[in-house]
Amino acid sequence: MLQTGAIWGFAGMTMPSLMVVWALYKKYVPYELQDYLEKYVVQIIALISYSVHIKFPEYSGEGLKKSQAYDAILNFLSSKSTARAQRLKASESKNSKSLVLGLDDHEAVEDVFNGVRVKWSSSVKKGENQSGSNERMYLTLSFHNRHREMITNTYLDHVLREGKEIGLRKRERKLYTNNQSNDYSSWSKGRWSSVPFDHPATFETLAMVPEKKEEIKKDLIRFSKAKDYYRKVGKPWKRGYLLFGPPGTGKSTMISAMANFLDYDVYDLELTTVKDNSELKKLMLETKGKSIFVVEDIDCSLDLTGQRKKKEEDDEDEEDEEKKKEAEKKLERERGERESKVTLSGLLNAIDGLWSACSGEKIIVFTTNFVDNLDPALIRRGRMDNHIEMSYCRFEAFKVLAKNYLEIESHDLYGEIERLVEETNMSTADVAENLMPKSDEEDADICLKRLVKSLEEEKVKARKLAEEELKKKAEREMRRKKKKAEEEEKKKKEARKQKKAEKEEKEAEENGDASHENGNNI
Ligand SMILES: Nc1ncnc2c1ncn2[C@@H]1O[C@H](COP(=O)(O)OP(=O)(O)OP(=O)(O)O)[C@@H](O)[C@H]1O
Ligand SMILES: [Mg+2]
Repeated sequence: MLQTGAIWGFAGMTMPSLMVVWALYKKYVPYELQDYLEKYVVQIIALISYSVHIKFPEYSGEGLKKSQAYDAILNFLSSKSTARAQRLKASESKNSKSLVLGLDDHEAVEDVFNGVRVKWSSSVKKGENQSGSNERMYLTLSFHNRHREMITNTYLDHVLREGKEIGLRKRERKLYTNNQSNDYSSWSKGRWSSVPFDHPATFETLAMVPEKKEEIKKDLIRFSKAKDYYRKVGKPWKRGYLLFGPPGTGKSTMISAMANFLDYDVYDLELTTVKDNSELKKLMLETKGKSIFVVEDIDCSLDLTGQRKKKEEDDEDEEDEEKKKEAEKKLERERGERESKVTLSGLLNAIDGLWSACSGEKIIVFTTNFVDNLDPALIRRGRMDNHIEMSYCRFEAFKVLAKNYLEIESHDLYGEIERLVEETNMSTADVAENLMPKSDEEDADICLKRLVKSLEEEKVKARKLAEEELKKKAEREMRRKKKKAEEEEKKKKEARKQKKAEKEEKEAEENGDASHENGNNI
């Protein structure tokens, strides 16, 4: 060990002179001869030092595709290079937010794994082909022959795994949306388009009951760390969430918070633009791991409500029936315009396909305003494992909003607000809007007073609405009773009529018989 250290120390001292020789060699010795010489020099060095070298080119394969292993190794080495290498190369990351430092060309860095010392060095090879000169980058791993088995079996796995994880953490996260089915038939675009995902929502800013929030966070953490557990119980590493609740209660915000919490990409599927079931399946299968697959307002995207509607209709009176039919016709027209032929069974199949065919962890989220309208098959556990209700803003949620928007944790108006939010159904979005200062002059006091006023107005409105609803219900009930009484009266009338007719018929028959007998007697 001491000997190796001494050799490398010596190499460090003579590095500048070696570099000059290297530069001269690269400049004046022809490429073909360089290749030839390097091959033999490497072989001679290997013979003397018993060292083994593994080369990882930047581009490999027939079409010279960028090697994923090369990228993973670069990621793995980047922190070690920053800490230990003398010459670094800086490049801009894709999102231009920071510089990425890596090994410079012809630079080396050491790594120690399980007590074994290895060396990584980077090299660049200049070459010429018909399309001009080009540069090819390589990374070379060198280690002593006696560690060959451990390095090739364990160390390389470790490097690639770690490198991939670093790459995922560093990557710019994306929000994918599906292209119109007709668009990608031209092959110019893929099935998905993406933009950088940069939503600021987090669980800290999400307004909901803290215990519920903690529960969801724990569930997500348990899921993201449960690779081995899922494998052990024979389940694909996926989890489904159903978020339901009235508009503006934070369902979409929750999805962004989840993505930020887990560091996942988001695939936002617009189901109405998907041509048919087979397109849907292909779209789902083209998603990558570490992502959240979202279908918003699932009840509006598909006709999942047929059976239930029928049942409800039976209970309604004629007037409501007409309204419903009109609404259905409208929905039908809209669906026709969208030309989507995705069916419920298609969606179920696609989800099950996604569950079984895609590698990597994945979360699927459906949101809806009307959970009762969804088909039970769609939301059964196993498909949608966790059902989360996002309710109207209550006091606990209000406190989170007040802290976020006004940076306060208590106020004289809190008591009144607590009473009002518990009595009123105001969406979190509306409460947040009231709390947001509209100018620099507006302080917490003004914003809270505005909220109190809105809540009171909302309460009056809700009371009026409830009264109207009661009145309507009573009127409906009256109409129903009247109709029933009329129908019964009609039935009775008809029965009486029928009876009378039967009586008359009988009498006529009897009269007829009597006159016949009289005739015979004559
Ligand atoms: N629970 C919440 N916590 C923090 N902000 C919220 C919450 N709910 C709503 N908001 C605010 O209201 C806005 C609208 O909320 P969001 O889009 O998440 O509602 P939604 O439940 O998805 O509504 P819809 O059913 O109409 O899609 C958000 O941009 C956010 O500012
Ligand atoms: Mg939403």
